[in-house]
Amino acid sequence: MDSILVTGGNPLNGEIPIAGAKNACLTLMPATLLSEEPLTLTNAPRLSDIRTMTRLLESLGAEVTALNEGRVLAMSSHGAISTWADYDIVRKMRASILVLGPLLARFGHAEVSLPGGCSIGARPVDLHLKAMEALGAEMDLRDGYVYAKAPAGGLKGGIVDFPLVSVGATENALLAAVLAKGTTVLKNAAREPEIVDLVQCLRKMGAQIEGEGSSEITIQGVDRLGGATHGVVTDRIELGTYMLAPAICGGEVTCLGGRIDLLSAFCEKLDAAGISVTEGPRGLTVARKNGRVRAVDVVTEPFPGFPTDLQAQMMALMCTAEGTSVLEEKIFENRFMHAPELMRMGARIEVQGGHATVTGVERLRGAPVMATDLRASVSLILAGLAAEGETLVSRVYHLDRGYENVEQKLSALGARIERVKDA
Ligand SMILES: CC(=O)N[C@H]1[C@@H](OP(=O)(O)OP(=O)(O)OC[C@H]2O[C@@H](n3ccc(=O)[nH]c3=O)[C@H](O)[C@@H]2O)O[C@H](CO)[C@@H](O)[C@@H]1O
Ligand SMILES: C=C(OP(=O)(O)O)C(=O)O
Repeated sequence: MDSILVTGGNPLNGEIPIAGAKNACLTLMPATLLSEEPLTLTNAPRLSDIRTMTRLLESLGAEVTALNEGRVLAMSSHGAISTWADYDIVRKMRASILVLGPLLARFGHAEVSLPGGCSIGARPVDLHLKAMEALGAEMDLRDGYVYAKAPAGGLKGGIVDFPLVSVGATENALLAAVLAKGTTVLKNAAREPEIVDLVQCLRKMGAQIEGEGSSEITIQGVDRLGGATHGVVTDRIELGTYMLAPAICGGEVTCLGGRIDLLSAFCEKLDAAGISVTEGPRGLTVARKNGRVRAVDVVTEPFPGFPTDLQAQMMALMCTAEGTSVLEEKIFENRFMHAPELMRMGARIEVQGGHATVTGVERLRGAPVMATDLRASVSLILAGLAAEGETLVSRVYHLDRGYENVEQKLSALGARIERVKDA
């Protein structure tokens, strides 16, 4: 397993390109299963999660061709498609469960292994299953697999009232309801930009959907969907991560393609911490000219609230802030695994249940640390960039799921960072 070696202390300056969103691309790719005609995605990120979804779609019989060094994914599901999504692939990634909705909608049944993913909480899939039931499907859970069967004549539109906001369950419900007979209403739906992106793509394929970006989405099922070409929305989590780099290290960085509307709650917190964020035609420019940042409290919430996927990185910033901040994690019950690692670098953090209290110190010190999940990995890299001396972040395979060329991108800003290959 590779490690990343960071030597801290350099301010960061320059421009950094932001890729297409992992979490949007992972929900757009299964949409190819809904149609015989080709679906082409542009602005795709080059990540191991995308390769895992590619393998999963190929195992089902879809064709996925990566063009332009992986930036373009040309997909087609016109041949014989299998409805069996095998444990060996599905276990690698949470988003694999998103093949359930399209397979069930188009073929009337699906057999999908229960997924894996970052171990940041229990992460059940009950809401996904309930959504399929609301569309008339019979669901059975056996031997680690979900066996789903649509009624004779296919899925039927229905009301899906989510008891809590789930990004994945909203996506799966959308991917199923587009081919159901009649009208489906999703209540308490997720409002994330990735949902809006999925709806925009499905609409290009011929789906009839209204209300994306609000908590009620209405879908009028259609008999068939066609092909489309769609550009993946900017990765707001990669964007927020790299916005934090100059915030932590000092300097001025423009994140190309960044927009405030993707991250308004996060930008408000940066402003309160004393970091300047300005939006221009090419992206967002972030600057911390001098002095320590101020401590701010953060509560993670579904969009448009502060994203849970930026909580670990924000904690890294708060470690050297002036004052004490409380970070409350309301989405996942086990998402503070970066805290003990940051403490190895001299951070003062106390975790109690869903709250982490961080008292800022003047300076972190480099240390060997271990990455436990995707966003935890990158928070340790950010902390290492600000720390005195060397930080060796081990087990970075999580990082490669969500960040492409992290060493090259940060080096171009003046960071001292390199990958250490496992012997
Ligand atoms: C691939 C992808 O897009 N991943 C993102 C997606 O994950 P994911 O779609 O898995 O996250 P959800 O929005 O579904 O999870 C929100 C909460 O609902 C719970 N829940 C979810 C489904 C369910 O059937 N039952 C249930 O109880 C979860 O355990 C969690 O506590 O949204 C999360 C929340 O913004 C992000 O952190 C992930 O990066
Ligand atoms: C938690 C994440 O990913 P996943 O849902 O795929 O585990 C993430 O992107 O931060």
